[in-house]
Amino acid sequence: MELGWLLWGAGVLLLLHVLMELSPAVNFALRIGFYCLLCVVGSALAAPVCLLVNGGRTVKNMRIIKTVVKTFKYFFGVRFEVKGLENFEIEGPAIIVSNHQSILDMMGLMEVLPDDCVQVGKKELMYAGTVGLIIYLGGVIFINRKSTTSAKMVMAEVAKTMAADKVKVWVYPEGTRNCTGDLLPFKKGAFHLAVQAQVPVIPVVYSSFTTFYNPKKNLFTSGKIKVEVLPAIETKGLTSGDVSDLTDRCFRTMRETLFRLSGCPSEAKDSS
Ligand SMILES: CCCCCCCCCCCCCCC(=O)SCCNC(=O)CCNC(=O)[C@H](O)C(C)(C)COP(=O)(O)OP(=O)(O)OC[C@H]1O[C@@H](n2cnc3c(N)ncnc32)[C@H](O)[C@@H]1OP(=O)(O)O
Ligand SMILES: CCCCCCCC/C=C\CCCCCCCC(=O)OC[C@@H](O)COP(=O)(O)O
Repeated sequence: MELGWLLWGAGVLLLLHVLMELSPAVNFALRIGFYCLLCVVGSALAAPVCLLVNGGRTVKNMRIIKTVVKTFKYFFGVRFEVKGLENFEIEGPAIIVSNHQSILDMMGLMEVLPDDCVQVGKKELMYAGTVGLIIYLGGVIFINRKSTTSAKMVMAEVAKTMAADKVKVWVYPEGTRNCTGDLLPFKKGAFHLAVQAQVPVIPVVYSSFTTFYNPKKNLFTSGKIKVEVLPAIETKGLTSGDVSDLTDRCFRTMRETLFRLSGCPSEAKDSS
């Protein structure tokens, strides 16, 4: 009986191996599926720990979530090379902005996430089962991207409370995932928030994933991600009239850094 089960198990594993070798699409789907499974199982394990240790929804839970997510990279052979972490050593609140390429970004986020830092996320994530629960418990600020008025109201409330709560807020200013090796134009919410709260903006740039991860080509292998935390940009004294300039300045700095970290030839920068 046991031998029968063993043979079945071995057969299934062999079949998966052959399918993965034969079909990049199957390989990609299995690896992404496994990543999602890790997120679901990791969240289910972390949620009770968060509730027992911290009692409910609080940014302190991010430490627990970070500990869990930081183990994921070993399953996929993803390595991080991080520079500039000292630029996070700012007393009190700040807005952190970074590029957003994929759901895999959660590994890069947790690799460098400073203490007392919450993220701004789309409200749909709240309904992603155990992942939604853990994101809620971690204190993520949910916005409705379908309603500019509602999103702006939430951000304005955050601007009022972030100084008192002494939290840093992590925003993906592209507003959606983009795995093209370039940046999408930045939305201005993060920069309005920084100016309204009169707190610095800290840009964080992750090198392009395209050499090892590309959903259009069913590519997902091991790879190295370079991360650079850039020096803070002060906003003291800036007003709403300066938001566009601040946004452009961050965009240009981050785009240059993205190309440099990704080893992108200079023609690519000039062509778009
Ligand atoms: C085991 C573990 C499992 C895993 C656990 C992981 C845990 C961590 C979870 C992390 C979650 C991460 C989730 C990531 C995301 O969901 S990214 C998507 C959501 N985020 C964003 O969209 C942020 C960026 N977007 C913005 O900042 C937008 O500006 C927004 C505020 C959302 C509004 O967008 P939109 O409706 O598209 O409007 P515009 O951007 O076009 O703006 C319209 C005009 O309004 C002005 N504006 C914008 N914001 C403000 C503001 N706060 N105050 C005043 N005015 C504002 C803006 O300038 C435009 O006017 P002008 O054109 O400039 O005149
Ligand atoms: C009962 C319902 C059950 C639902 C189960 C859903 C299970 C989901 C499982 C794994 C998902 C892992 C996701 C990790 C968190 C990723 C955060 C993220 O990267 O969100 C994308 C968002 O920034 C932008 O979204 P779009 O690019 O605009 O789209």
